[in-house]
Amino acid sequence: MLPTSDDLQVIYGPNAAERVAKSSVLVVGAGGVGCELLKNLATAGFLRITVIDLDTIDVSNLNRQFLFRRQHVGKSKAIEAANAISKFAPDAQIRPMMANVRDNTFDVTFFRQFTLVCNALDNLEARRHVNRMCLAADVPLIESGSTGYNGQASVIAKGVECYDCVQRLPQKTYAVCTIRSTPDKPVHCIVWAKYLFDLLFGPDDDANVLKDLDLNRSPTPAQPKQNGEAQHTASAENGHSEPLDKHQNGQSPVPDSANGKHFEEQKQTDPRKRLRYSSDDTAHIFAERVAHRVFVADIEAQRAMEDLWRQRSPPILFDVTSAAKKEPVSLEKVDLLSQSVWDADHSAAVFMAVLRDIINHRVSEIGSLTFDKDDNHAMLFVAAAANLRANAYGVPLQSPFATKGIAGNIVHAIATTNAMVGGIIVLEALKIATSDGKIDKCVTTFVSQAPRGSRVKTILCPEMLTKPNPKCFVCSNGQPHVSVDLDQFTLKQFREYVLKKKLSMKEPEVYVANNILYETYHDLDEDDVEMYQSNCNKTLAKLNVENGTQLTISDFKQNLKCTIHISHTENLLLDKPIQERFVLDGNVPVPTPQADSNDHDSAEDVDADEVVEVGEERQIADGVADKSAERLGPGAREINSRERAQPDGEVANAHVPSKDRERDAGTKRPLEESNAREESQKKKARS
Ligand SMILES: Nc1ncnc2c1ncn2[C@@H]1O[C@H](COP(=O)(O)OP(=O)(O)OP(=O)(O)O)[C@@H](O)[C@H]1O
Ligand SMILES: [Zn+2]
Repeated sequence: MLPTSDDLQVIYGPNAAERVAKSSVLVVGAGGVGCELLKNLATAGFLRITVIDLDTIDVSNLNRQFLFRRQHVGKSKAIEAANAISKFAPDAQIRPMMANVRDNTFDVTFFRQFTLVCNALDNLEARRHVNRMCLAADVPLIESGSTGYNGQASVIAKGVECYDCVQRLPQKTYAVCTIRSTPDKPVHCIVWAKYLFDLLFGPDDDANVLKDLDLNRSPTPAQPKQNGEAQHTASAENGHSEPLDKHQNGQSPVPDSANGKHFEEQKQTDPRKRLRYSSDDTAHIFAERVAHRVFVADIEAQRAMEDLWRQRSPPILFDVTSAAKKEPVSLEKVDLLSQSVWDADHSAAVFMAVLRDIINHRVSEIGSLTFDKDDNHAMLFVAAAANLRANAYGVPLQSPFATKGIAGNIVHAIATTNAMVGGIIVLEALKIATSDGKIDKCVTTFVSQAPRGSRVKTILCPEMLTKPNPKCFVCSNGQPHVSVDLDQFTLKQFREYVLKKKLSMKEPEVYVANNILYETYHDLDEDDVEMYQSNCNKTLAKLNVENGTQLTISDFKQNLKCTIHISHTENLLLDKPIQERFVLDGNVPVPTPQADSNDHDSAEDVDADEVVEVGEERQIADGVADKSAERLGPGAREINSRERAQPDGEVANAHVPSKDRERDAGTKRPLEESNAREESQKKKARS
């Protein structure tokens, strides 16, 4: 229960209620935690609240973002949250802003007007940005996050650990060969299915997977339509569309290699182009060709690699086309929230149906679709394809609900955790508001599930705030090191991939000695603009950046300045895409990739414990820390409180509409990185 004004007086001293009422609070994010927080702030007596959220309300938010009702779906979260609060706290002045907190309008001056800022965000970029803005504006920030049963709220201000002081969760990666050849967990199959979706319908013609799966050279040419066959062509563009299950005419358009028929090489290499432009192609031919290719031809090729199967059984062939005919499905009736596991036949039926449906109904989008867990076609495809893959490799099949959790990087949000985090934030906010912005009494509080079997049932675990990390390049004098091939990496790539993407800078300027390589000043003359543009396209070597050069980086938007040490490594990471061809070092708060982990063997483990990185995507989930707590047994909570709940990156997000939001890694809250975890354990062990 939140304090009354009398309570405030008793707890926080004379005039506490007035001080609280006068404080001006910025709340960033009106989602799960944000709704709780706004309600708590208003009922605790905060009367001046600004809330920023860029998003609109999705139907899937309604189960826990209790300020919103069905009629608000599609409307601004910030505005509706403000409306709802005003109804029960009419004295409160809530200023809603539907905007991205990273917009330039929210500059240091904007942040300075607040007594304190509360983050209720869901992504790393925005969190880092607000952290930097608050440090620059010298305004205390209460940072928060929740993921499943774990949550956290901590206070950031000058002189205490900042959000950037801590390395965030490493990205666990899966070896491509595991995904391609030897999947042994559901997540491997799901990652593969997501690739396949993007490969078939997405823009990335150059993706490795495209080459590897080799659909470009599909052995199954488009077959001319048979007489009497329905016009299931890709001409949905022209308004044709077919009922879902009219295609089962018993005639496989896929030539049967067992009968000795061989396939012509396609002249037109991209199957999607054929789909769009060839009047001969039909949706069901395409579906059957894909099914044949990935569940027969590729599996046959895999089986032939005998070395792979010395230790485990080879994958099995499965005739998806025939299986799909056993019990055809109507896609509208497929429940993606179902927790029953689809068997192989049902998966086959969904697989064929969804492929046809995409061709029939969304042909104009083909070439621009990418996997999105909120896109039903994409989810149906992935749920079915992943299960068929799992079926082939003897991996446990999944329910669509579980698959969505894994595919969409989801740790399902728990309303109670959000409520606890929202409550903790306001307790810290009260301390700050009643002590003139001082933070000496503030703590970091972790919310976590009591370890199973433990007698210790503490759910909330407060800790002292920690000193800044002297190696932090944001709040201390940390100097990151970057190794890169200077003859290959351009200034533009350096700015985009290292400074913006990895270090979350906004508009970094780059200087070497007294030379300006890139400047963003708003009224630059044309010559300068031209020169900087041309610098961008030059390699760093051409700009006289050498092994050992120290670059000075300034980001005026974030009031940030740091030195970056450069070293040259020839042909560094040539096997990676260009955006990953550098190594960032120097204890900067950036995740370092971590290899595949075999910690979790069972299917159930996966959706709770996996962290997957594939290409630019990351899937982060929780549970690793809980497991270590379990291993340590009773009393481990204190030891692990710090490690366990750093749910402060990006969280898996079951229901985020795919909007143009800067949540690249999107829907996840990273936990603390393992070396920080180890450090914390060592520290605790020493004491
Ligand atoms: N850069 C940003 N500027 C403003 N608001 C942001 C920004 N990034 C994220 N947000 C908002 O932060 C909120 C985070 O809330 P939450 O984690 O509950 O996400 P959600 O999308 O509402 O729900 P869920 O992820 O559980 O489906 C969201 O409402 C989101 O729109
Ligand atoms: Zn810091």
